[in-house]
Amino acid sequence: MKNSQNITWHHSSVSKKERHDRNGHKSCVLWFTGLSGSGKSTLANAVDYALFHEGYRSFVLDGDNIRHGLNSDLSFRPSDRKENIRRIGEVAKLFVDSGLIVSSAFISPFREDRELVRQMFETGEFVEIFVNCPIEVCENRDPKGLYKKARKGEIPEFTGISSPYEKPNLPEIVIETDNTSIAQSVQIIINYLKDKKIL
Ligand SMILES: Nc1ncnc2c1ncn2[C@@H]1O[C@H](COP(=O)(O)OS(=O)(=O)O)[C@@H](OP(=O)(O)O)[C@H]1O
Ligand SMILES: Nc1ncnc2c1ncn2[C@@H]1O[C@H](COP(=O)(O)OP(=O)(O)O)[C@@H](O)[C@H]1O
Repeated sequence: MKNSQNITWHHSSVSKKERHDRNGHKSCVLWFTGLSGSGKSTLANAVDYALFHEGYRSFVLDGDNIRHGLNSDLSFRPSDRKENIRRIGEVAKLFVDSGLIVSSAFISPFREDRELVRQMFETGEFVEIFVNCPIEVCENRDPKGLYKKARKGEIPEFTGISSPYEKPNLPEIVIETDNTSIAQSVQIIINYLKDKKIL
């Protein structure tokens, strides 16, 4: 029996639209996906910084941080990565329902798992951003020394080396971080949000 069988959904007395009106902008999740070292955290934080300082309500959910707390029970085997992304999707949805612009930075290597998260949201709320960077460049950056360890066989199932990364088929935004500056990337994303009338 599923746990949800005896549980009743409580509707919020304040609507999302009322929260948007109070904030002066809509909410959404900016779902950054890409290899380790591609620039997800850097861009998620840079966009959050820009939004915050322009007076918008925003927040960052970051892979390493969530895996220290909420998802500290999960490994990097495919079934655990799936559960990792499912839980983060649910958390992101709560933040979006609360009226925030959420920047999430998780490898989220499997297309199917990202699509399941997309389906949790209303049309237009899930903005998939493919942080596209050749693995050679990521490996050269190696900001945490993980590729070096993975090449030595010290990290099993490392994305891009011994575990797959499935590129998005139709992401809303693609950023090539090997030839786009951080400032340019932030501008591309802010322009998208303005174009879609989220801001
Ligand atoms: N095996 C393996 N493969 C990939 N990454 C690994 C692994 N082990 C540890 N790390 C570190 O964990 C970060 C990725 O966590 P995520 O929650 O984003 O991964 S996933 O979406 O569940 O695939 C990832 O962070 P980023 O480098 O910021 O992507 C790594 O620092
Ligand atoms: N154009 C760029 N966009 C994003 N990151 C860049 C760029 N150029 C260099 N970098 C560097 O690449 C690294 C990316 O690391 P990080 O943001 O932690 O990636 P991820 O979260 O995808 O693992 C950082 O050290 C960042 O300064």
